[in-house]
Amino acid sequence: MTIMDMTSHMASHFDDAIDTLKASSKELAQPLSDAVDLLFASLANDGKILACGNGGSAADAQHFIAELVGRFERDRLPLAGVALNTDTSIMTAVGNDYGFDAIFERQVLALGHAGDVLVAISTSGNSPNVMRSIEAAHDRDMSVIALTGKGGGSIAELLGDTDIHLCVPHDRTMRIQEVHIVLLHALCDGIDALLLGDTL
Ligand SMILES: O=C(CO)[C@@H](O)[C@H](O)[C@H](O)[C@H](O)COP(=O)(O)O
Ligand SMILES: [Zn+2]
Repeated sequence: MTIMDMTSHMASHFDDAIDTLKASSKELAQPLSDAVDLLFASLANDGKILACGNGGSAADAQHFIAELVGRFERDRLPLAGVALNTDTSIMTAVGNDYGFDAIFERQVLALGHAGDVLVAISTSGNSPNVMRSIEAAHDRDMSVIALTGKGGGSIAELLGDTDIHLCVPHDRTMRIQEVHIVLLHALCDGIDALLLGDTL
């Protein structure tokens, strides 16, 4: 590839990311608004938010929870949340004793109560440990907000009427992850708007 080819190749990433954000905005603004209401109702009723994912989505899950427990853009009370992909002792113990597919399920069963919300992140919708976390959340009478892409994969089949599916209309993991971080920041902003008012 020549330097000029590389430059236009790099530019195409911006174009594709912009197109994906625009398509996502059309499809996801309404379910995203519903997701803000679901999260706010849970937090306002002493519920908590659990979040999980693998790889880049693990980073997204802990980024999101850090903004709940810490803060987003404005000072406010700390909000209850736990990222299930951060405790290496739990993940290695459960992974070693029960298998990698159980690492999130076991924590949802340990921590989850009716009224809590699970934010489950998988770009393919097919990661077995994330799928099993959703089944565990349902066992605990929790609602699920699933962030996926690629049509939603097997996770789309697992979701019920009280769950919310935010499926990015793209097939490449990186593009889907880029929109996921916009979705998670928008959720933080929506929660803060309900708590503090919508003027910065
Ligand atoms: O960040 C990336 C790719 O951009 C990778 O680390 C990626 O998250 C990993 O391959 C994950 O295991 C993919 O899992 P999933 O999104 O399909 O559930
Ligand atoms: Zn990545």
